[in-house]
Amino acid sequence: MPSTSTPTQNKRQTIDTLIHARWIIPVVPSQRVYENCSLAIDDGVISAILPTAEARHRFSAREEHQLDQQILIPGLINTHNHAAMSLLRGFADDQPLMTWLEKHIWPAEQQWVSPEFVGDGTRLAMAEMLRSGTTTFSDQYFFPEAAAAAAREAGMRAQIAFPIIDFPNAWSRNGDDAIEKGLTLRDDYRSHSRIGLAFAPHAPYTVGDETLKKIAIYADELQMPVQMHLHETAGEVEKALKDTGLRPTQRLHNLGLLSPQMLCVHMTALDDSDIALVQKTGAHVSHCPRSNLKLASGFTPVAKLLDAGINVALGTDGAASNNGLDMLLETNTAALLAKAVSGNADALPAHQALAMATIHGARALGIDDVTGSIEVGKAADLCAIDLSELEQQPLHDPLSQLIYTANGHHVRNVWVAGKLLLRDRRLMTLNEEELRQRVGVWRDRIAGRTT
Ligand SMILES: CSC[C@H]1O[C@@H](n2cnc3c(O)ncnc32)[C@H](O)[C@@H]1O
Ligand SMILES: [Zn+2]
Repeated sequence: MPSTSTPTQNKRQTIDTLIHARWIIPVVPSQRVYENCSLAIDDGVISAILPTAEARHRFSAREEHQLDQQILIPGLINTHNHAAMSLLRGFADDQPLMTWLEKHIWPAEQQWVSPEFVGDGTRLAMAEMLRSGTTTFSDQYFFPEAAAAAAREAGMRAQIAFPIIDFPNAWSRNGDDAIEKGLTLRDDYRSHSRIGLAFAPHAPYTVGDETLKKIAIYADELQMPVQMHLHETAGEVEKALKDTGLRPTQRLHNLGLLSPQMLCVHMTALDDSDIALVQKTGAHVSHCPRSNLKLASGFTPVAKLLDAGINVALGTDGAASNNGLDMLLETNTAALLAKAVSGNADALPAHQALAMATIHGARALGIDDVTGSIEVGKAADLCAIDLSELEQQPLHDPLSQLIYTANGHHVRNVWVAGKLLLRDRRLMTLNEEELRQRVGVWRDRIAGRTT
């Protein structure tokens, strides 16, 4: 592979970090597997990608990592999560979406959700995400200021999608109140390099037309991303048709919400008119296969959407419906499910599944100029996965191993903006013992043993 760095004289250039990896998949501009290559990182940014022998000759680094049996890929991007709901993992299983929400989750949230709950729950989620290779997540939850502070401290990259619902809840009195609070939070993070804000109208059945129109106007004016649960189940579409005479996707389009800033989360029960609208407007789709499977919500026609030229990214949804946040597992599930749903074994091959988990995610969140691929000039958001375990042998094809065999437990090292946040599976910015203790307190409170 050609060197992509600038030429230097005989003297070695001193940089922050050098990573030497057995395999690298940059994703963009190439999906190829590079062998025995290195990354030079300075100031949190990738400054060169070159053969290891050349890297050793040209650079000296303050920190050097030798990843002999590991594959280096762009950090994984989780485009839809309710991070703090990790504290409700296993709280209510084996229910369909609306029963799960109305009978179990919403009553529990009314009782327990607070800034403290969101801080602890988000830290638990980030510990799991980092330990399974995620560097960026989009979060939609109450008290977004607590999630933003937790992400800032832990060093992760995050899109904080502040929740907008037209009825009183733990965080806001109504839609207008939520918009006002969310925009104030946006001001607080205006110059932050890793934290961005987005509007998150919750769903077509919890937000009315007037609020949605306001969001469309603000999003356009401020060039802010929007994300919304949409077409999660066939029941949602049927009820919308009965109540409004419109399919939810058409209703959002009429209100001016479908655009390249819009991320439609779920998108099951689609007909050709829905797909045509998403394609025409340049909106993105966040596919959350494991949550959809567990809640029996329906199937996203991923192969059809990709064939139509729509950007499809991946998300886990919250750990209360998934019940984990492992993006490698999510990618594997997406690849298998796309084959089953389309009836084609060649649907969503490994390289396309990896693109969905990385660069498609960055595009969906509007940050593909910063992250989502290993390219000179992009942030050093990286994930290194061990391919040496016995269950991964023989190693005919590292990409195949990554998508069809590995899972989050094989992730060993993770960097965000050049900072090592997971070192040999140890968390560098989150205190695991303290976290276990806090999570135990919440389990006892929720189980009714303490208050
Ligand atoms: C307004 S904060 C987020 C809100 O969404 C709820 N939620 C979690 N998972 C789902 C889902 O799959 N569909 C719809 N709503 C969901 C969560 O419990 C919060 O109340
Ligand atoms: Zn969700």
